[in-house]
Amino acid sequence: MSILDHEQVLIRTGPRSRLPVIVAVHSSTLGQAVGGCRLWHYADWRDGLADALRLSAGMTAKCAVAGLANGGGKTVVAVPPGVELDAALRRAVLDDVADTIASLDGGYATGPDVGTTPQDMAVIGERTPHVFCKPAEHGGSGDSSPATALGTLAALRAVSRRLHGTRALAGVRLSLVGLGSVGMRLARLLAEEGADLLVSDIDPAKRAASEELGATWVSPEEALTADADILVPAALGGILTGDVVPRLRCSAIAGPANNQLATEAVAGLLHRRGIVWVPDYVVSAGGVINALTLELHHETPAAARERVEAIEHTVADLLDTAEHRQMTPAQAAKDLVRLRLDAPSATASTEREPARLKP
Ligand SMILES: NC(=O)c1ccc[n+]([C@@H]2O[C@H](COP(=O)([O-])OP(=O)(O)OC[C@H]3O[C@@H](n4cnc5c(N)ncnc54)[C@H](O)[C@@H]3O)[C@@H](O)[C@H]2O)c1
Repeated sequence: MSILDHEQVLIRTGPRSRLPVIVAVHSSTLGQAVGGCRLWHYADWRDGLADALRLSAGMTAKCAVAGLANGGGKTVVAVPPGVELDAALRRAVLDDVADTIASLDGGYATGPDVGTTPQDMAVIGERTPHVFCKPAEHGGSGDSSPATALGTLAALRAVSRRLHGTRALAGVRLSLVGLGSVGMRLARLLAEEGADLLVSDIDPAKRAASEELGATWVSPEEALTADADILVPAALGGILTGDVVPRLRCSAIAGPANNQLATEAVAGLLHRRGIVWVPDYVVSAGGVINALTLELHHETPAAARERVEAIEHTVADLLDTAEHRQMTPAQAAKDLVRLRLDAPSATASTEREPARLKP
C-alpha cells in the first residue's frame, strides 16, 4: 500500500516525546476519517508507517460496509526497540498525538487500539475534541467490547439463517476460539440463547467461567478444527492459513478477531471447500459503530444499538449477494465498499437506514 493511496499522511517527531507520530488519513469521502491510535514497538519507524497505511485503508472499508458516514484513518506511534514508556513519556506521547490530530482540524478522530486505552483517550481529549471511546466519566462510551460482542451475535444470526433457515442460535454448534473481553461476553450471550458451545483459550484461567456457562472446554487446536456449524475466531489474527483450511470441519466462519486470513488467497480456499467466511471487518464493526454513533454523531443509545444490530442485515445481504453472483463474501464486501465510495451521497448517513448492496 502506497502513501499516494491516501489523502494525507502526517509524520512528525513529537516535540515532547521525540518519538515518530504517524497519522494516516486514507479517505474522507464518506465523512470524517476515524481509526484507533496504536502505540507499539517497531524495529523501524517505517514498519509503523506501513501499519498505519494498511490499517487506515481497512478502516475506510469497515466504515463503508457498516453504513457509517465516516472514512478511514489511523495513528501509529512507532516506539523504537528498547524504549520503555514510563508515565511521563506516555503523557508526552499522548499530548503529541493530540496536537497532531488537532492540526487536522476535525478531518480525523481517534480512539483506542493496540497499546492504548479509553483512559488514554481522555488524556488526548484534553487537547482535542476529535476522540472517541473515552471512559463514561469523561463523557465517552468507554470499552467497545460489549458492542463488538453484540455485533458479532448479530452476524452469527445471519449466518445461522443462511445455514439453517432460522436466525435463532439455540442448538447451533459454535466453536469459539478466544475468551477475552469480546469472546467471554459473546459466550455469555450465546449461552443465554441456548447455543451448543465449544470454547477455548490459551489461558486456562478462563476455563472455570466458561464451564459455568455450560460450555464445553477444549484446546485451541480442537476448537479450530471442531465439527461445528460455525467457527468463531475471537483471539489473534492469522488463524486461517492454507495449512489449516483442509483440516476445518465447520460450515461457516464468523468472528471478531482482526485479520483472520493469513493471506487474501485463503478466502478463495475456504470458498472452494464450501465454507462460508464472513470478513472480520464486517463482523467486528459493532464497537466502532456504537462509539461513533454515540460520540461523534451524538445519537441516542437506542439508535446506536439498532445500528450495531443492523450488522445482521449487512451480513445477510453480503451472503445473498455472494451466492447470487457466485463470489466470496469477501469479494461482495469489497464491491460494496467500492459502491459506497463511488456514490457517497446515496449511501452512508447516520440519519438513514444503512444502504444495502442488493443481489
Ligand atoms: N475489543 C473490541 O471491541 C474489538 C473490536 C474489533 C475487533 N476486535 C478484535 O477481536 C479480537 C479479540 O479482542 P479482545 O478485545 O477480546 O482481546 P483480548 O486481548 O481481551 O482477548 C483475546 C483472548 O484470546 C486469547 N488467545 C490469544 N491467543 C490465543 C490462541 N492462540 N488460542 C486461543 N486463545 C488465544 C487470550 O488469552 C485472550 O483471552 C482481537 O483480534 C481484536 O483485535 C476487538
